[in-house]
Amino acid sequence: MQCETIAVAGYTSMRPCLLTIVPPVLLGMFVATILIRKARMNLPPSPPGLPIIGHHHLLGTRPVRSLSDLSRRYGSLMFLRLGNVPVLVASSPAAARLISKMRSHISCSPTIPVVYFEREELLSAPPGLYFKFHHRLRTAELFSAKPFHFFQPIINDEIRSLLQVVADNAACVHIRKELYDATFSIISRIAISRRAKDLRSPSQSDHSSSLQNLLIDSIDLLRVQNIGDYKPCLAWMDLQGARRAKAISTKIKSMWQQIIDDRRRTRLTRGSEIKDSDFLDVLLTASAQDDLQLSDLAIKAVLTNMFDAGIDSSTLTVEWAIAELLAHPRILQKAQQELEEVVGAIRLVEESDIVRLPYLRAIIKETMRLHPIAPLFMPHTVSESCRICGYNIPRSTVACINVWAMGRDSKVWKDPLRFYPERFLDSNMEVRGQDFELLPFGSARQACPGLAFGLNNVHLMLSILLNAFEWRILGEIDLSEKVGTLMSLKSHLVAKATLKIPRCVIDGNQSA
Ligand code: HEM
Repeated sequence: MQCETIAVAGYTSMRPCLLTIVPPVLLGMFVATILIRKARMNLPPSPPGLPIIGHHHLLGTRPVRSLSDLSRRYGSLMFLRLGNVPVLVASSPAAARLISKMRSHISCSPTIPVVYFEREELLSAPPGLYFKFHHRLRTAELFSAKPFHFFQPIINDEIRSLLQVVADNAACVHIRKELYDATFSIISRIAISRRAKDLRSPSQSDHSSSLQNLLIDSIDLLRVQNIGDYKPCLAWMDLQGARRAKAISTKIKSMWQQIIDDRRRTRLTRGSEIKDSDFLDVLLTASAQDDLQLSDLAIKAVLTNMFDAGIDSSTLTVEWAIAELLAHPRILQKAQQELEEVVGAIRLVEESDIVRLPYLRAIIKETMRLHPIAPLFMPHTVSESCRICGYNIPRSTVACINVWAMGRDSKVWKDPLRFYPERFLDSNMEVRGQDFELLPFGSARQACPGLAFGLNNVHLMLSILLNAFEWRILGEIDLSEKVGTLMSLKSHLVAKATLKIPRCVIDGNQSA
């Protein structure tokens, strides 16, 4: 009994001692194991993470800004773990160059698939062919910069309609909505030779009456960041709406199939001397070429991608530019003065005028520097392990380039937060992917295939709107950002427009 008591007493006196020693020892062993593993793995620098969630908690509600702050402490090439997913973030021109080089040399696939297409459906071709296809797109007659006049009548026509809508609703213009409708129409006519209003007209068959709505829904889904991508264990919660995306995907695929089948029939009747007249024609010609062998599924994915990637990007860029101009009346006035001198009030701006509008081009560059619509680009997953700058990059790492941070880096830009287009007037810096300080379209082989078209569009839309109207903000100007996969103004811009050229000019009836 006594013995028992001593034993119990002994145990009791040992317990606090063990309780204080064991957890720190275990924690120390855990940290040491991680550090040793990390040292062996030789990964780029990274902040301390937590078990299971990794660095997810460090991202907060504004991930792009948090990544930018972290990179100031841990370097411009930084390694993170978001849940199970290894992520490499570049935040300086030099680091961006390294990642671009890596993306060009080893196969990478977009991390965010066109939401409703499985990744393997995106292009059912091996990565080499994916690059080949992109190269073909960029050099295709329809997409290269040179024969751009091919599309110009369509673009002019739709921009004229945009001006008429603005003039008719001048007291209160919902800028994003009007730009969005115009861009949708342009892309839809270029892609499949149909107007947006034909895609939703009740007189059309059911499939075309809702294709526009489905594409709009699909773009909405792209705007949301999907937590399931980074924490697969939470994917079941379906926070992004993957189930809804799947349903939309099925409908979109069947609608595209009808459009593709119709076109194949028309092409047969057109005979062997077919000249590609729109983007679908380019894709169908490519699908018939032995070296590409695009499946129908790939054609559908590429068409959807074109709508998703092309519409928001141009719309949001022009909306940002107008918002900055309304916040900076001196710059707005200077841009309008340039337009008055080069174009005047008796005609609309034409594509050929853009080269003579250096200040307007500087405004677009400055907008893209401060407000890149894809602030982390399209993250790509590295398919094999590799080395960058002496660091090991494991297979399946998601590689991102934080262009938002690069545009605001005081080591790169003087007074980086100031909207100051003049900084580009005496500079040769371009946005086409050669200058890594300014990369709104990406670079190298994975850069935006719609670059020439998108750039032309944003220049033309902005210049025509500035030359045709005086603009005044309704309410307070709010330049806060809303970040998803794309970065937009948090509040849609609403402004009052006053026509400053004769109405007959925008109606296309100068003699009236
Ligand atoms: C101001 C306009 C635009 C901007 C700023 C822009 C920017 C971008 C960026 C940053 C990327 C990702 C590049 C990367 O990850 O390296 C991208 C991809 C893409 N863009 Fe654009 N873009 C614009 C207009 C357009 C237009 C008008 C189209 C088509 C009509 C288009 C089609 C695409 C496509 C299909 C991709 C995906 C490429 C892929 O799958 O890897 N873009 N764009």
